[in-house]
Amino acid sequence: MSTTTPTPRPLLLKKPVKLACVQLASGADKAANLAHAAAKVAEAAAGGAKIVVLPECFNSPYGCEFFPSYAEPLLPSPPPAESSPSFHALAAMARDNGVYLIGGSIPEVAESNGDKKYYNTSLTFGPSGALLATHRKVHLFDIDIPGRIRFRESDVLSAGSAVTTVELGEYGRVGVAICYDIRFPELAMIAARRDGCFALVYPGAFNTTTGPLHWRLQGQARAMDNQIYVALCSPARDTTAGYHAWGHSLIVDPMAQVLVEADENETIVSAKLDGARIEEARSGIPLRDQRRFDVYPDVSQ
Ligand SMILES: NC(=O)CCC(=O)C(=O)O
Repeated sequence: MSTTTPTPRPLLLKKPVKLACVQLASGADKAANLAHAAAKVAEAAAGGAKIVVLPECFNSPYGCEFFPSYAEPLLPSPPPAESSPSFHALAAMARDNGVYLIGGSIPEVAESNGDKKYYNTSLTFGPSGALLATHRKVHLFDIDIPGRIRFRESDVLSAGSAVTTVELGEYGRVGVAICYDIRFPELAMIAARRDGCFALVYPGAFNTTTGPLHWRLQGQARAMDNQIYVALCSPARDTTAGYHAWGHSLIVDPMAQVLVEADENETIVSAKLDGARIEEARSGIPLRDQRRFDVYPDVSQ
């Protein structure tokens, strides 16, 4: 009987790293939000995080009525400092703290031939302050649960049209998408299987109706389907605002266990991610070798 030792697979996450989600309390004053975010990113970095995540719409209140007045042009890249303070503040946060910064999201305005389009856009920066990736929210948050919540981002926003994955230098690749995007497992599968991501990162702002039902479940589901880490980063809840964010920022491991979860208040949650845990999950439950693309199509191709 011949005994062949299987060749070890390269780890998707090349070395362990601490990731932190900053569950930020923000309000109506954009400059104050940016300054506060900078202080919290510095706090997360001082705690050892090398990848830091901010929430969806961290520089403004969340609501269709706010998108146009808070929107900043992001093109050309880099945009002028006067018109795009959030871009430059994020670049400085990454550079000053030597971290990879998945900068939540901000309202973006893009003008072409006098026509203005608005997007919900996430910017990722590297430790030198260079922009690494831009993700425009692909699935706009349009829901209507009678008597509970009606929201129509598409009244104001245009949708992005790309799957976004980004190489974080010495660590490996992550997928970045925004909030409602998490409900579409195809996006996550493409990031995980086509691009070999070690984590899926979702700046998000679920609400107090769908949050308790689906927020954690969605995070665990995407981790379980793809056997990688998932991080969800929400704003803190502000009960004086029109939209009450669920909070509960969390990090899930490749076996779909919640490693850490916030309550609704401002806080930072963090966890050490380890590529060996991904390999362990995948060799124990070897979905990667068991898919039946003769029965159904491979959406990641
Ligand atoms: N900001 C969002 O996309 C909210 C998504 C949400 O609450 C949901 O239930 O999905």
